[in-house]
Parts: sequence; C-alpha cells; structure tokens
Amino acid sequence: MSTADPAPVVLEQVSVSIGGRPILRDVDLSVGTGDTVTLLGPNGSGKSTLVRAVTGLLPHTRGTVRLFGTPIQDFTDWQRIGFVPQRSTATGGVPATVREVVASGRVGRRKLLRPTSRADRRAVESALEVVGLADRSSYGVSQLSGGQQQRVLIARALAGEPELLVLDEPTAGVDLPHQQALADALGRLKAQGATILLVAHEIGPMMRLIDRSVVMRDGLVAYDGPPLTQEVAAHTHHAHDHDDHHDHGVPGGHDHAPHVSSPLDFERGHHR
Ligand SMILES: Nc1ncnc2c1ncn2[C@@H]1O[C@H](COP(=O)(O)OP(=O)(O)OP(=O)(O)O)[C@@H](O)[C@H]1O
Repeated sequence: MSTADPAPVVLEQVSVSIGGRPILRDVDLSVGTGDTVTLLGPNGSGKSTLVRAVTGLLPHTRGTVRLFGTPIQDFTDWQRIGFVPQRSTATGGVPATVREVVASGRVGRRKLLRPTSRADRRAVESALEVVGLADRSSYGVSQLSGGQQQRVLIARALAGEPELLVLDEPTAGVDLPHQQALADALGRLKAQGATILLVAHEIGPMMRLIDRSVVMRDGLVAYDGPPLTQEVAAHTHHAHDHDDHHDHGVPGGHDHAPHVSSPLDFERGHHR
C-alpha cells in the first residue's frame, strides 16, 4: 500500500458524551496504514468508547472521525473494517452455529443474493483453524465457553479479511496457546498491510506486533508513543501514576474484568 493512502483512522478533537456526561475529551489520534497500535489505560478511561466511536457504534459529539480519509458519517465501505467487540457483548443467546457466526464476517464482501464463493468458504475455514474451532464449527455458539465465544468473534472479524481491524480486549478469557495463535494470525494480517487498533490489558504474545502505544486516562490521550514494554504493559495494575506524559510508564492503571455494557447488549436486552 502506498504511503499516500489516507490514514485508516484519524480523530481530530473528538469528544463523546453519553447521557450528557463527557466521556472522551478532545481526542486526537491517527493510525496510519499498516500500523498496529495498542490502546491502554485504566478501567473506565474511555478505550472502549473510543473504539466504538471509530467503528460507528457510538456517535461523537464534537470533532471529526475519518476512516480511510472519509468523514465517518459519509463512510460506507464497512467491509474494509473488522471489529471484535468486548467479550460477551455479541454472542450470548444467539441461536447460531459457530460457522454461521464466522461466515457472517463475510457478509459485507459478498455480492447481493450470490451464493458463498470458494474464497468465502476458504476465508471462513482458515479463520476457524486460526482460533482452533474448526472441529466445533457446527456447535451452537451458546454451547461454548466464554473464551471460545471470544475466539468465534475473533474468527468472524478475521474471515472478513479487513484492511482495518479493531479489537476490544480480544484475549480476555482466552488461554495462552490461543493468544499465540491470534498473535500469529494478526501478524499475517499485518504482513498483508492491514492496520490494527487493539484495546488490551494483557498484550502477551501480541507485543511483538505493536508499533505504537496510546494510553487513555479520564477520556484524554495521556501518552502516544513507542510501544510500552511487555513487562510494563502486562503489569499496568502495578504501575504508578505518571504525570510526565512522554515517558514510557503507563499513567495509572487498574487491571480488571470489563464491566461496561456495549450498545450490542442493549440491542439484545442484556442490561448489566
Ligand atoms: N453505555 C454507557 N452508558 C453510560 N456510561 C457509559 C457507557 N459506556 C461507557 N460509559 C462510561 O464511560 C466511561 C468510559 O468507559 P469505557 O468503557 O470507554 O472505558 P474503558 O477504558 O474501555 O474501560 P474498560 O476497560 O472497563 O472497558 C466509564 O466511566 C463508563 O462508565
């Protein structure tokens, strides 16, 4: 891909309010073609809100969000973007098989009313292999464990072969061998020129892919720079608050289980 391509993600002075409460405040962020950027930060700092604004799930109140150079309100090429939502926000209670959910990741790529192509089937098979669920493809998603359901969501996004992949804590509840498999799959996507924006508490084996880290705090970008070391990134809950936003320490940080609902929960009536 040429460097003249517009950056896949550009946020300029973006603010998001929910119920009148400011959640993101004047966020500037640019993710260039082929970059892998990890979003870090303590619980409630606005990471999920940011990725929901980037994926069009949440409207921004001020500023500009551009995807591949197009203001998000005019953007229609959604098949270029893959999204892995936070765990348990999109699979609970869905009466669908693993293969159906993964194949739904191809929908944006298919021509209207055309049967699935060989490329569709190959992409679905390969995504199922990557997450280690090929032998469970006919299982109902609700029969699977939480970690396996998370792997289904990852496979769905990979099946779409996106140019921009946004993942919100994809490895929460996923065991180490499957984290490694995901890192390998993301590495292959990256080698093909894909751009990756990753919210993560546990970077684990994905550390080697990271080009840049952005740390959120209280709805602001508190750090944007070289990747944080694996040790620092993996122990955010031990880090002390840093007021110097240009060092490599993580400002603040409490690791936790995600607890904030996503709009998908509301669609499915899963209020938490
Ligand atoms: N749907 C919502 N309704 C009300 N408040 C919300 C909603 N979504 C997020 N918030 C609030 O916005 C703030 C930022 O939440 P967000 O989920 O973006 O943080 P986060 O950094 O992703 O944290 P986590 O790691 O817990 O997911 C929190 O104070 C949260 O309570």
